[in-house]
Amino acid sequence: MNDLLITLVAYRLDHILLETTGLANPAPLASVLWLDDQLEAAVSLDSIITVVDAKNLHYQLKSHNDSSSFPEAYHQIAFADVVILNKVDLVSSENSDTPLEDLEKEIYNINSLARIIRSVQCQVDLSNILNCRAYDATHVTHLEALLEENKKLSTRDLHDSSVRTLCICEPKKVDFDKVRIWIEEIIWDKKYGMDVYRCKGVLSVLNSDQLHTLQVVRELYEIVPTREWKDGENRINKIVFIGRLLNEEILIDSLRACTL
Ligand SMILES: Nc1nc2c(ncn2[C@@H]2O[C@H](COP(=O)(O)OP(=O)(O)OP(=O)(O)O)[C@@H](O)[C@H]2O)c(=O)[nH]1
Repeated sequence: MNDLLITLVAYRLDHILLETTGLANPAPLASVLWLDDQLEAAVSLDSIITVVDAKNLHYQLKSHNDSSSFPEAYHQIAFADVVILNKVDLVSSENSDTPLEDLEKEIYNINSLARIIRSVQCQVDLSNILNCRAYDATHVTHLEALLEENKKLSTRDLHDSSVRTLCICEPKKVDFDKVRIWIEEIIWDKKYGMDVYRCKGVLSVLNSDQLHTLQVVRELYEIVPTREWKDGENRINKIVFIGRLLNEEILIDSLRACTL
């Protein structure tokens, strides 16, 4: 894969679209490409796009909920930065049990950081799916906007075993080293038994005037200072988690312990 990318880079391409097979879990690919990106490779991971079949999504998720196997569809939505909800012409409010709004809610419950674009025959404006800079820590405006949207988010009613999004806030400044240990205990040691797929957040760090961003992809993470906090800006820690077995109370309490 790396050899292929190096060859492609020689052609000075603007974008490379990698299509995984229908059943692929994007996590390993995302981790490898993001790690390369952090090591300043010639290619950088822009975003993960998942195409969802509007006609079948509900049944696909539901059938697996009823069985013991865990569907790749959850992983593919959980890791997506953009979800193209395709074949919307086959789903209309009149003749379907699952109108498009309900499908979008199902997607947002799994991953409320994803942007959903409705389409027919996957006809989408390329400017909406290229140059998203979803993994770029310096693209802080985008991240803050995403986090703003997630402030109101609550998926407490969802069953803990399903993949979901959860947002926690902490107004007190956190200690940088304690937060690093905290995140490592969650994603490396599985201290609280949670299965975190992705995580994005902004941090207000003790003894620093810089807004820090936190990003996690499976076992990889980075915390970087991005810009100065503005005068009058609400300096707060806001972290969005996507994963399974997420426990809101434990996350809030353990993050609070990083403020002491
Ligand atoms: N009505 C309708 N049909 C579509 C649309 N997009 C694709 N199709 C048709 O659906 C059929 C199957 O196409 P896809 O679902 O894209 O199949 P695929 O890409 O081979 O599926 P994967 O194996 O998941 O990659 C083809 O006949 C397409 O023309 C759409 O938006 N609306």
